[in-house]
Amino acid sequence: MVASSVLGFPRIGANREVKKAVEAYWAGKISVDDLTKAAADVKKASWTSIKERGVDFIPSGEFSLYDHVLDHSAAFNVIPKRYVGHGLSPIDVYFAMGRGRQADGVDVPASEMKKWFDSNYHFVVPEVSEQTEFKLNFNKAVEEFKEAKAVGVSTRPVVLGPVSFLVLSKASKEASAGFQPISLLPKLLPIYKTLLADLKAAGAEWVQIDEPILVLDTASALEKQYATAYEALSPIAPKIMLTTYFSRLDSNLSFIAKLPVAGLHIDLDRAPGQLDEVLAAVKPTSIVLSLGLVSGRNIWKADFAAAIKLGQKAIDSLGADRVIVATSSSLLHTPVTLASEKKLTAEQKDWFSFALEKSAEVAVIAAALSGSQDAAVTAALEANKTSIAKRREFESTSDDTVRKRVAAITPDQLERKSPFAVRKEIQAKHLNLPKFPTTTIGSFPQTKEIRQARAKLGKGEITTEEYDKFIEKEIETVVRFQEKTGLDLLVHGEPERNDMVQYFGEQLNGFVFTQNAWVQSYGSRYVRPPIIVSDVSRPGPMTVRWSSYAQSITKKPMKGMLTGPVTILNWSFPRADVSRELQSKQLALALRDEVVDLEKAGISAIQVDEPAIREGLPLRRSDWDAYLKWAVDSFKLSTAGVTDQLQTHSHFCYSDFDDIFPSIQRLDADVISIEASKSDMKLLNTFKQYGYSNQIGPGVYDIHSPRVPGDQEIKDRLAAMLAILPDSLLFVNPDCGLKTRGWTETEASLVNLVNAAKWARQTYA
Ligand code: MET
Ligand SMILES: [Zn+2]
Repeated sequence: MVASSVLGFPRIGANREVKKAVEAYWAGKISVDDLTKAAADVKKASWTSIKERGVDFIPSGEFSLYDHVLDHSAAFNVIPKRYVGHGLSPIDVYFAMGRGRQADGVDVPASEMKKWFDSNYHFVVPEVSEQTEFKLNFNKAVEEFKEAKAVGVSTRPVVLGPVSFLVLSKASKEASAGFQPISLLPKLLPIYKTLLADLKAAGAEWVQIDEPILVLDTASALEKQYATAYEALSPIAPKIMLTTYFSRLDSNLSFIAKLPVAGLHIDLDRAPGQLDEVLAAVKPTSIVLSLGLVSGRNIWKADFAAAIKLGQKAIDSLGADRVIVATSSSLLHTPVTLASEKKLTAEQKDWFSFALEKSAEVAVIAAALSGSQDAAVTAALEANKTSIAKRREFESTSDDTVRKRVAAITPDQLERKSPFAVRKEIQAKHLNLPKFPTTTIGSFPQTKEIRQARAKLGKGEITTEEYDKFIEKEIETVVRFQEKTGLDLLVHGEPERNDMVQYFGEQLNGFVFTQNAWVQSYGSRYVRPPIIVSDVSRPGPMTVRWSSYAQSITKKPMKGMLTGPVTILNWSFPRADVSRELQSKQLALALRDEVVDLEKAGISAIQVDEPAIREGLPLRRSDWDAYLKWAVDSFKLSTAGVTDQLQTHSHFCYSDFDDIFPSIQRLDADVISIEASKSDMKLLNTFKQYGYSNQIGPGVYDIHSPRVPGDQEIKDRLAAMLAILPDSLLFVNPDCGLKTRGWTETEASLVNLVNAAKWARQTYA
């Protein structure tokens, strides 16, 4: 018998119950007990519905009110000092670590968050040092195992493994120089021993231990640590399903296969090519192999025939009892259920599977592989065959014009007419900007009024004409404000955009949108990524009307504002039938036309934002070059269709450029703006070291907080920047868009920013 398994489930609840309860708790509207109850209801619903779909291994313990890594930190007593001693309850300490706390005289910032591997989920980074005293404050794995049992569901608890936990941690401020979190492994293992022994005593037969670090190149240096950890844990733990996801094991496989574990899970959605190697490595052992056949990262229906083929191969090698059919990763990265989508057409719905539908998929594939003759299974196999065939048929009606256009891309289309040095002169004359030009990253405060107007338009309470008038008035306010404040290169403020990706997706062919397909980004923040379903093209201009309106009411130059091809792709659910490269190039061509149209309409600077280019980096270094090649080419394709006098800008919300620097240089944007306010000035040395030669605006203040940067503070930053960067290259700007800010702090901050630029012009004349 082939068993089936789900590795983890979305936490939000089918109707966003958990998000609402968490936010209500923060607002002081409900008690801890109410919150616990809301969470318990959602967990119970998840467990029972996964069970009803016939899944054998059902996850528990991976649920979280904020973040599962934070749950481990709280449980292991990895609580930075700044959160202790304020008299907060444990749950409030927990939330303070996640999101900071500013109330009743307590003022502590949030812990650092980082992207969870190559996903758009963020985890809260644990902080450890030599002084860290691990202690098991509570055993969430046991508690939730019992909680599930009490509602009639027997689960396989999920725990983040000790090596991954430490590798994902950072050295706290108290740590001495050179301290490596992984050195704490001997101190941490006793905690895991207790945790796992308790789990076994509670009756858990298996435990899923996630060690996602095993798919990284860096894991090859951790062979010893892995051996130590699992030799210590396996004798006392339930049977261990060592779980990896998001990439392939590669050379790490040789030591992984020797670990004393009962099972190994591999991701065959991301890395189907590793199956043969893994089979060969585990065959001589008694390891049960869990095959991640149903994608935990995308929303397309699994192709049962293809999955069964891989499954059969594993069975032929290991026997059915040593094979499990599973989701490729936790389903945390997918929405809860298709049943909530009322606006998708029947045809579209037939293409997709969300978490609940995926749970049914693993069960059916496992049943089919077990040779089930059950009528329901046969029917499900037939239905899947039809759906997959229909989707293929739809794909074949792809847009020939777009495909041909991509195939005909020539290298010269990627290059500007003249090199930067020549363009810079021409642009200087044309734009006539002062030294140290001031500008912003695009968006201005998205006020309640703006959101209300959009909602009213959606409900038909106001007409398009009324809405458009409203947006024009907003733009005018933003333009007049910038003129009054003395900014040099203006923006229109992006009031018309609901979201920087959705706004473009809605105007392009090839996208569909959901009503309820929320995916966790961090804490209680969820996003609803658009889905790319077919070839992408642009039926008409998307932003020209707003940018040219903005330009028409001012003499100062107006910067056009677009989201880049790689960012649109990375923040959407991509198609699975064609490569990401093709999708990115199609998006690039659509944006190229927009850029050309903006120039024709009299816009003389255009910013194409690529904040997601870095997070799209593959997990394995050997895959980087191929990705960076098409990602950079896509950006260039979208921006290079203009004359020399058009100044192109690009924006990145991070500061980690060390390892992708040559690619940033190769973008050949005339100006880039980057996050630099939080990360001291170290990063600028990278730019100096590589000899970055185009213009650059390192953010002079952090827009993620309402705090107003002082005048002197900005001057000091500029001085520090000018100690490193040539003064002819420096732009002065905040470190990201202002859409999440209020007007009061925006106004005060930008006044100080303009003052500081004026000071710099005098000082560095
Ligand atoms: C996440 S990057 C945001 C860039 C965009 N132009 C804005 O200002 O909002
Ligand atoms: Zn940004």
